[in-house]
Amino acid sequence: MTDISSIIKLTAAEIAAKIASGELTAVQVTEAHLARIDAVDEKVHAFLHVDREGALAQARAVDAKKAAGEKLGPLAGVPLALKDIFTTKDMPTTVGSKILEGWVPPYDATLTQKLKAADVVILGKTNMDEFAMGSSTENSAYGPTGNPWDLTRIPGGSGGGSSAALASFEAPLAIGTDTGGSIRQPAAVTGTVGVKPTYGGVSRYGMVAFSSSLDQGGPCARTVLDAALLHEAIAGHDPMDSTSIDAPVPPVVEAARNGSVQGMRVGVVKQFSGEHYQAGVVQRFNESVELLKSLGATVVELDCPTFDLALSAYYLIAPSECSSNLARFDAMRYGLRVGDDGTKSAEDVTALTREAGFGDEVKRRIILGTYALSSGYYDAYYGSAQKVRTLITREFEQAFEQVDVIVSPTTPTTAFPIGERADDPMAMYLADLCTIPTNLAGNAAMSLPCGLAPEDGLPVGLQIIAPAMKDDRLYKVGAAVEAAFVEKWGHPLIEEAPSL
Ligand SMILES: NC(=O)C[C@H](N)C(=O)O
Repeated sequence: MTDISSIIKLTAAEIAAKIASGELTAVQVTEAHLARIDAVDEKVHAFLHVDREGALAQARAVDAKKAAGEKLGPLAGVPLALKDIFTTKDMPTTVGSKILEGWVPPYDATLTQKLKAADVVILGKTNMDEFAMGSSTENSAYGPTGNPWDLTRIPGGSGGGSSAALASFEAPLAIGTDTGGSIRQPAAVTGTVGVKPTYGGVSRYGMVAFSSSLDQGGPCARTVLDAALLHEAIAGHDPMDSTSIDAPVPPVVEAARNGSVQGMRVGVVKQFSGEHYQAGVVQRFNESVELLKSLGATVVELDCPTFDLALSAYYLIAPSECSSNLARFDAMRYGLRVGDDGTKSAEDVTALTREAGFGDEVKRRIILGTYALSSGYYDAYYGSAQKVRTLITREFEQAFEQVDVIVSPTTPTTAFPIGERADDPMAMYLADLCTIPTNLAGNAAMSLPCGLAPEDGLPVGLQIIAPAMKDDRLYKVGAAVEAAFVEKWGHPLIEEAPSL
């Protein structure tokens, strides 16, 4: 099997096994994916930067290890698409923003270092909403990404480049970050798998900060097992990140290999339904709940009234933290510098640079956050939002006394057309209605495909939520659901994706 079309369809686990057995070389696998990128990425625009030479060098190193008889790791030689929010010392890191155009960081993020140590082949950096603010990837300063299922539609956001790279078979693995849903919502609308690990489970060192108490990097893949393998490779305590959890990584790979919901209590939250939900999404979700019952789970109805306030709380907390974090882009240290002609003050240069370098959504959030934190408003806005956050966390704790996991649709609708919500921030924010509560509480959550919506034939995501540091439950349930769907459909959902 050396033809491109067969190689790009392999899962990460299959690729690693074939490289380890000598059936394929890492260079063959890398070349096949680079050829696929050459063939389709002009249309998809998943990548902002492709590191052809770096990827091939890494692949050659894996092949040399194999030739020398060294033991290869579980993802050695597997190509990966890295969200352009993680620092890479040998590639630019733009975060989808003009303000960092051309910036090559002086260091690798911990996650980047871990990928390299695992001999993963980093193909390049993927497109994203500027500073991870958005749900469609339209807020990228470098133009939108298309959804491989229908290029006129959004691939989700902010990590739309990563999800599109998976769905277009440009990479079998990708990395995302999830502040309010940026891993899970793109996974849902592209028919792929995305996991937001427990907050603190994957290091944030070298991950450009948006909202530090919410941001969490995590794995994206086309199968539950592949996501678990990647999860294990990137997770773990990091002394460079003060919020990193100093505890063993939950046994995610073992769970993914032993999928089961037998005897499990699964919660369905009343608040994850209502007027904003598309009929076909609700239908596929209800079928998934029936499937869980047929596989041996008990379904428990839950009432979590403060979840209705999650979106409002998020849009105070995240912009507040963003207004503080993005203050570092002052034209003095790195990145863009506008108007420095020797006649202007440092303040003017900073103002001109931020005016030119940030897009509308980023400016909107900086203004919102600065207002919410300002004297006289702090208690009314930021303070109240933090109280709501505590209540949501408590409601989750109470819910997890009754159930092992919670399920919901990942996002209320399927992929919407590019441009449809671009001028309506509130409509855009609704895409994260079901994902945000988890970020506020710091729990772990997964999105995996549960079918196509009958009205438009586009993928629907099932969200599974587990308590903090019980990430393995996501994989146990996810693997069982995935196996049942494959049996029902006769193949993984991604095979329904129209070829580009
Ligand atoms: N960053 C995220 O998780 C995305 C979320 N839609 C936001 O715009 O904040």
